[in-house]
Amino acid sequence: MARPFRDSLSDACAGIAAAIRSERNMRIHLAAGAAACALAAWLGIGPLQWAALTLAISLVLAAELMNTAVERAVDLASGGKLHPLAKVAKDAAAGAVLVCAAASAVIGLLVLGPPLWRLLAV
Ligand SMILES: Nc1ncnc2c1ncn2[C@@H]1O[C@H](COP(=O)(O)OP(=O)(O)OP(=O)(O)O)[C@@H](O)[C@H]1O
Repeated sequence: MARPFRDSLSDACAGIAAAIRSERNMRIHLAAGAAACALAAWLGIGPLQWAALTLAISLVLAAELMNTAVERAVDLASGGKLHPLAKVAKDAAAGAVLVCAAASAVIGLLVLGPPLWRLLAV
């Protein structure tokens, strides 16, 4: 029988909380996202720009959560022993975070750069 939706939601929130507690990079991404949101609110960007920013921030956080999941699963499967396949899996997961973070940085620059420039140029 399917579990109640609120149990699934609670487990998902517990997974996010555990990743925030254990992963320094997750906390860095969260802080960067919060800073971008504060700057966006100060600049008064429009709804479409907010949509792009929200997607960009969510993409990085979701990638970091998947990276954490891969790390834990690989650690479990490898039993703490070094293995070339464990390295490939972890490096690929870390690479996915890097790709998302780079794309998000570009989106952040495109969304926040022009209004910030206009404000500072006045
Ligand atoms: N079992 C293993 N076998 C081989 N290489 C490994 C193994 N575990 C980790 N590594 C290597 O060490 C790197 C760091 O792995 P670790 O599990 O410490 O992640 P982390 O320091 O939390 O990394 P991230 O900064 O991506 O969150 C991996 O990307 C991989 O290159």
